[in-house]
Amino acid sequence: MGGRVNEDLIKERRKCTFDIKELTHIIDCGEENTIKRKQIDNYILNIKELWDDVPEEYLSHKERYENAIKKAFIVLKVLRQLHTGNIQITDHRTPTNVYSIQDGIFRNVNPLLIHIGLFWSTIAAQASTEQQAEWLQPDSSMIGTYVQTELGHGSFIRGIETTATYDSTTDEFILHTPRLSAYKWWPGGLGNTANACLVMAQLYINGTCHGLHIFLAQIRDFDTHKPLPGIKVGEIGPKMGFNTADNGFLGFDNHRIPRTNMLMKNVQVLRDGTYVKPKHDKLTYGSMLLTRVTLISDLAYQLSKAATIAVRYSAVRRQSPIKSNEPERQILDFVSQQHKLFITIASSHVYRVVGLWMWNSHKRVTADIHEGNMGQLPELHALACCLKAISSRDASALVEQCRLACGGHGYMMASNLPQIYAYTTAAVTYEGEYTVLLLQTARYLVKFWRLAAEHKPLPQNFAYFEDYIKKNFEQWRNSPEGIIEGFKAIVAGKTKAAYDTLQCNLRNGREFEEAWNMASVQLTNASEYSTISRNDIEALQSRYEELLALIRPNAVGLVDAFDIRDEVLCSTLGAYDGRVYERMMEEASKSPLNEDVVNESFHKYIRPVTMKNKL
Ligand SMILES: CC/C=C\C/C=C\C/C=C\C/C=C\CCC(=O)SCCNC(=O)CCNC(=O)[C@H](O)C(C)(C)COP(=O)(O)OP(=O)(O)OC[C@H]1O[C@@H](n2cnc3c(N)ncnc32)[C@H](O)[C@@H]1OP(=O)(O)O
Ligand SMILES: Cc1cc2nc3c(=O)[nH]c(=O)nc-3n(C[C@H](O)[C@H](O)[C@H](O)COP(=O)(O)OP(=O)(O)OC[C@H]3O[C@@H](n4cnc5c(N)ncnc54)[C@H](O)[C@@H]3O)c2cc1C
Repeated sequence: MGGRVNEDLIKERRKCTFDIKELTHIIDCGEENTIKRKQIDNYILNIKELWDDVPEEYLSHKERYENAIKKAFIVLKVLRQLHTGNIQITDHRTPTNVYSIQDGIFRNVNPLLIHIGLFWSTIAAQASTEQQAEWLQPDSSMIGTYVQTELGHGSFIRGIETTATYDSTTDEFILHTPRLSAYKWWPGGLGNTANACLVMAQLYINGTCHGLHIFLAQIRDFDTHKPLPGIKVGEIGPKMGFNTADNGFLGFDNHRIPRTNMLMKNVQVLRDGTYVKPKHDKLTYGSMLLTRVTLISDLAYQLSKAATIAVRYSAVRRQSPIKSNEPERQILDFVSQQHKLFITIASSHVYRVVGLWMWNSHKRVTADIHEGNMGQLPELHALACCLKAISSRDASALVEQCRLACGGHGYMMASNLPQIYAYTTAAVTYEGEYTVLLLQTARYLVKFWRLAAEHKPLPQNFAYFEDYIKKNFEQWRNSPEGIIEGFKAIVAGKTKAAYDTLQCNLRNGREFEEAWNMASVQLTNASEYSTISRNDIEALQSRYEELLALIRPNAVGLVDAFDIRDEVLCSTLGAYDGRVYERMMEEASKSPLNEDVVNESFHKYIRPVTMKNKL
């Protein structure tokens, strides 16, 4: 769409007091990454076949998938070309990868997301060198997915019922789905797209269960794509979002795979059925750990999209004067609106920085694990669980806040805010449900509280538990250091309260698991523990309002610095030029209901009723 940029946005950009490009480079971790990102953006966004004539909301469930799969394979080809050209596209240190652009291309989700994001990365992390040499071929026929969750079990994966039984006479595993609740259910791309998958199943050798292990299984013929004998596979139906991802179900009827299809980097089953244990029980859960880490950055990016849309719209939208004799004001001038939006911008930066830090920590800990040192794994797991849970919950709440901040127009699919919300809120559940993950972190904290309570030595990271017990916390100070101290007090107080409840339940004769369940609200909820006083809260509130006023002239600059192209934002409300009403009218004209001046339903159903008395 050509035409002038909205006057209010022009003024906002003039008001900005910082160098927008400099912030973009900081977000990208360096100017060279910005340049690279823009090159990839240009390259991919110029592929004409990736753009729709009809907005995808008007397509049927089947058409939507077919359209997405067409694009997915164009993108896959580009990915392979970029890899061949040695362009690093999978490093989550920066948004310099094609994943962010995919948001624009699919306006939803790539049906190959799990193939790219989980299938290959799990093989790379958990298959032996020989297996990798065989499976990780650039021209591989395998389109895979990650098949873990079952109809009956998602959170409690030890309860998974699919079995892999070793048959030493044929040197094979027999994959089997013993009952309905054991059907695999949910994996992305499983419904129609994948011809292979990584299956999480209980390993049985000579009648002994060795717990969960991962197996590579072909499920469809590479040539005809028909399900192999003994495989029942299909798609699970429409969802709140993710509708281009053909999430599927899968059942095995004594399906045989070679022994060498178990992922054997960390654990092995030998030809004679000997089981060689892993160095750490939970290395099999490594893909979940990695995905939780990468999700933090992805959610930060979703927040930056929502903030960009809502802030630009709020600069363009005028509604009601503040003083009665004045013209109508930009809704961005209302302090309550600033409160809704600026926190989204800030949260995006927070999770971007934390996501990057976690990504680097993951790299470091993985390198240690390769050297046989598992010491840092529990802390990384506890952090990843908590941060994935909190970032997804915050992101979905803030995206929804941005949508509401756009009033009625935010309810339009063409604003793209409903789609961003549907995408973001799914992350609260998948890859470890919110409460379940918080309880994993609580388990870790309680362990160290027990040490503190018993006056045993604590690692440096938990020294503040001891400070709390000795009442060494300083009075609240309104400064970054003071805020960190405040958070430490909250964590210590919360952990103590939960621990005390746990101990009390145990003293009352409860078994540990039951006592844990009874304390679980305290284990997950924030508590009142703080060194902050009522006066401090009032001071903080007025400081906060001062900061809102300080940010106000820079609001548009701050979201421009996210540097998200219109083709990726896909929003009538958030485009760079701010021509909101023109875009809305243009989008409305695409509605199939506007194709005929009089829809045929009028003659069939309306006219016979409305004209009845007049005939
Ligand atoms: C394309 C790129 C861009 C972006 C991102 C990429 C891709 C993803 C994008 C979208 C994703 C879309 C779909 C998502 C796919 C999925 O959802 S896959 C399925 C995910 N499922 C889950 O996450 C299940 C959640 N449940 C669990 O993880 C476990 O059941 C549990 C951890 C809750 C409990 O496990 P248990 O075996 O029962 O363990 P426990 O008895 O509670 O604890 C035992 C000890 O083990 C430690 N531990 C648990 N997990 C880990 C781990 N991952 N790593 C290290 N350690 C772990 C735990 O701390 C306990 O330790 P103790 O010392 O206290 O005993
Ligand atoms: C969009 C989407 C994509 C997905 N993609 C995949 C995929 O590619 N591959 C795959 O294998 N899976 C996938 N999943 C499945 C996903 O990982 C699971 O849905 C998720 O792990 C939650 O498990 P659940 O559905 O069993 O929830 P449940 O565990 O049944 O949760 C229901 C409620 O019970 C509570 N609860 C459960 N256990 C406890 C406990 N111990 N203590 C306290 N409360 C508890 C939860 O907090 C929640 O409130 C996907 C899911 C979605 C929504």
